[in-house]
Parts: sequence; structure tokens; C-alpha cells
Amino acid sequence: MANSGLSWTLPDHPKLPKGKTVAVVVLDGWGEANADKYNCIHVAETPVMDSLKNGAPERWRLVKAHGTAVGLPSDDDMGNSEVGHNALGAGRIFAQGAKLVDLALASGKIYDGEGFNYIKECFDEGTLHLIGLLSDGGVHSRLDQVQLLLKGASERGAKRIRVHILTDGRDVLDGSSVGFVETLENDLSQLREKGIDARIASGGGRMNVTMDRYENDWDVVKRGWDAQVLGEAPYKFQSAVEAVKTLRAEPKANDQYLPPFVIVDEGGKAVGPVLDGDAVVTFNFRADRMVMIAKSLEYADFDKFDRVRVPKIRYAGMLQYDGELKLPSHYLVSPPEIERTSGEYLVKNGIRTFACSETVKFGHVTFFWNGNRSGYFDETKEEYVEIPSDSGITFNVKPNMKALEIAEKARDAILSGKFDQVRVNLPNGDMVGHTGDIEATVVACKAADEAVKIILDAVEQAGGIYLVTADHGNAEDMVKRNKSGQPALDKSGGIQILTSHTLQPVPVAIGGPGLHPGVKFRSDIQTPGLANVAATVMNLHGYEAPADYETTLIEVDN
Ligand SMILES: O=C(O)[C@H](O)COP(=O)(O)O
Ligand SMILES: [Mn+2]
Ligand SMILES: [Mn+2]
Repeated sequence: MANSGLSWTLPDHPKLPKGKTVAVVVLDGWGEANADKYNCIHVAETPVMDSLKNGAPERWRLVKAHGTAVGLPSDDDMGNSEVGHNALGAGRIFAQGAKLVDLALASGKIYDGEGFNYIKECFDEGTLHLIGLLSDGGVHSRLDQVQLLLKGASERGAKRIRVHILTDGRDVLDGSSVGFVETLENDLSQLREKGIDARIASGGGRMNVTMDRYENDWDVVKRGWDAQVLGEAPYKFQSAVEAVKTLRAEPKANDQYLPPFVIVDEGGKAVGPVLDGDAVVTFNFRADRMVMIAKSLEYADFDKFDRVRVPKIRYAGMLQYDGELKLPSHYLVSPPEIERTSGEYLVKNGIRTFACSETVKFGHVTFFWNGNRSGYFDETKEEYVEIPSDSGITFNVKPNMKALEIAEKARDAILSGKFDQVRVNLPNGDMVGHTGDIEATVVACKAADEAVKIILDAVEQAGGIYLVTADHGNAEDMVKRNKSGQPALDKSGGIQILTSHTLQPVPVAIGGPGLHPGVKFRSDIQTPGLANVAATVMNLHGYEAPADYETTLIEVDN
């Protein structure tokens, strides 16, 4: 291991004391943007976050949360929770899945790896199934990568290919699914001209089919299994373009929630169930929403739902999604090796750590924070609490989500004196922002702000320190903009609601009675990003960060 001989002991900070309770609050999807009616954070009553911003200018600043600052291929890539929490927790910038897959495809190395060679064994006799999110969002997957993979696999012997699509509308505009399906159909028809039997076999909206996370609702994964593996779904069509167009014509239809469908032949028979001898690739690079399907495809012992028929397949992920579980065991591209995270260092230096969120973001403050690693580093020093999320609803219906419960758990943890670091993720701005419901998102932002108050009050009472930040933008801009920053209008003159994240920077605020009075943000780091937060937090605990961490945001006068 690269770690052998490594010292986990962190040097003492020359000026900052140990022993203060540090609350680390991540507001999910809370960026900074111009104030207008599409900025839900601005519209909402957010007195606590406002007071941090307007209070002490030397203790509030903005950092980058998108693009190359968080290891994404380019600065046109919006931030997301995976890369945001990875950067916050790991204190360094790692080339992330999107970029690693780009490089492996460009160099062709993807086809030399163990994962591709493993699935290739099925190409002569079986079908290659590709399952994943069909969009150019770049958060979980990218269409251009799928196109290259289709080309590469067919050139290397895949004769029969079935694609199982999940429509997006969350990282991209709602309604864009039709165009993505048309593009894919066009590619598949070109493959057919070359004699390859390539078709779309099934589909469904990502939030309804397959892409659940953190075991919030196994029914979502089951609906996917039924359509993709068993070839069974409530809707049957002879083409995917027809499927998506027809299902989108239903009242209130939305790409994120399209029902599962299968593509059938003239006789009504599914064209692409997964059978013995087939190969399956899940082509999303991002982990959280692939872990559950990976378990269902890989585990012999599996009791989360009745799989009915379990085909003998060769399965590979685009990446390995969980390094601790080694899941899946075969993968096309090696994931970033995010080691020596701040969480691991701090625990090994005796920092007792509490982390909490509700189910839909629980893995963000644990798994992602710890470098895509599940479980504790040292269970005698850590406690991770998951508040069950509501399932089966869209969060605009209950925009307060579990913010209050998360804040109360954090408050109790802070006041218990049992923890040195209390870390939470407050999901509201992000999860409700993704619904595109502006009114509900305003309510969500208020709820998050109220939760911050509860936590900061507890910090005050405990004589502790807080660091409040966010993982990327979302709720601060709910409309697609043109180049001059005005709402971009569609063909019929209407605004286009932005359900996705943004490219906006996010705030970092520090304070609390335990903070040394001489602490202020440095003015010499021109464009800091989320990766600078880890060293900052280590300082607040009284330690210096390891030398290869991105530099701290703070300095201490006197
Ligand atoms: O998975 C999702 O919900 C979105 O694609 C991205 O949101 P997140 O990065 O905030 O989880
Ligand atoms: Mn997020
Ligand atoms: Mn999000």
C-alpha cells in the first residue's frame, strides 16, 4: 500500500487550540448568485445565513464549487454532491470519474483493462447490455461516453447490444430526454447498418426507475430490474422515441419520473431481457445511485426484492462504486483513489466525530466525505446517524424535509460533549431545487436556514466553532440563463426552469465563541475551492493539515 510508513499524526497548529467542538454544516445546493426572483435563497427569509454574510467580512467568503476546482473535466461542468463532498472531505483535488472515463476512452485503455476483457467473453454468444442515465449532464454519466463505448465495444466484437435508458430532467432541462433518445437511436441505427443488432430495450425516469440511493426505496430498483432484466413493465412500445414522447404527453409528466417501459417486437415480446450468458455494464461513473443496482446484479445472496430470475451474467460497472465493499468486483475504469481523507486523519488523531443527514443525503456526509468509502474508520470514535427520508414523494410536497430533525440531532451531539466534530448535510435547497418548484424551494431554503440557527445556537452554548458551507449551487438559480444572465426564453417565449445544479460559487463562513479572535480568511489565495476547506477544518481542531493538502483558508493574527 502507498500508505505504509505513513504517519497519521498531524502537527499541532502553532496558534490554534485543541478541544473546541467544531460544527461543520453543509447546505446542499446553496450557491451565491445575483438577487432576483429566480434566486430562491434571496427570496426566502434566511436571516441566519444573511447575518453570516453581512456580519464579519473577514469570516465569510466564496469558494469555487464546480469544474476543475473539484476535479471535473472543464469549468463548464457544474458542481455536484459527489465531487463537492469528496473535495470538502479529502482536501485535495482528484481527477473525478467523468474525467477518468474520458481519458480511458480517449487513450483506448478502457478496452485493455480487466473489466472490458471480462465482459468481452460474452460477445460471441451473448448480448451486451448497457444500463444508465441518458443525458449530457455530466454528473452521473455522459451521452458522448456511451456513444464511444458503443462504438468501441462493437468494433471489438459485440454483435448484439441492448441499451436500457434512464431519462434525466434533473441534471439537464426537463424535456431534453426526447433529443437524447433520438441521438442514441441514430447511433444505434448506424450500428445496425454495420450488421450489429443494436437496440434500446427498456427505459424509465431516473427517479422512478433504478437510480435510488442509500437504500431509500428498493422499489425503484425493482422497477428497473423488472424492465431491464425480466423484460416486464406496465408500458410497452415498439420504439423508445415513441415511448418517451407518449409518456411525456401525460399530464404532469416529467423526465425524472417517467414510468418504466420495455420495447417489444411486433409480437409483443420484449426485445432485450437479460439472459444467461449476457454481459451487463452500468455506464454511470458516479457511485451513489449505482450501488443498489450493482448489488442486485452482483450479489448471490440478495433479499431486498424478489428478483424472480437471476441470469448468469458477466457484470461490470463503468467504475467500481464502493471501494470498501469492492462493488462491483469488475469495472471498466479504476475510480479515483481518494485516500488519507481529513475524516480519517482527524479520527486517528483522536477527534470524536458525529455525522448526520437524512437518508437521501446520508452518504454525502459519510461515504462521499470519506472518499467514497462506507463504514467507520474507528467505531469507538465515530457515530453516523441517518434520519429516514420520506420516500415515494417528490420533495416539493414536503420542502422542510428532515432539516429540523437533523439540526436537533446535531444540537444534541454538540451539547453532549461527546464529540469534537459534528458534521451535517442539510438537503433542502438541493432536493427541492431539483423539483423545479420555485415556491417550494423558497420554503426549503427557509427551513435550511432555521436548521442552521439551531446548530449555531448550540455552538454558542457549547463555546464551540462553526464552519458553514455548501457543496455546489442549485436553489440560488432556478432558471436557464442566456449569455447576458437574463432568463433564456424557449420557442414559445416561456422561461425554462432549471432543475439542475449551477456553476456558482458557494459561501464558507466561520465563527463561534470558541474561534480564536485573531482568525480571519487569508486574502492571498485568489481562487480557492471546496478542497481548501479540509485544511481549514483541521486548523479549527488545532492541527496543521498534511503538506499535500490544498492550503487552509485562514490565518491567525497575533
Ligand atoms: O443525483 C442527483 O440527485 C443529482 O443528479 C445530483 O444531485 P447531488 O449531486 O446534489 O446529489
Ligand atoms: Mn449536493
Ligand atoms: Mn443535487
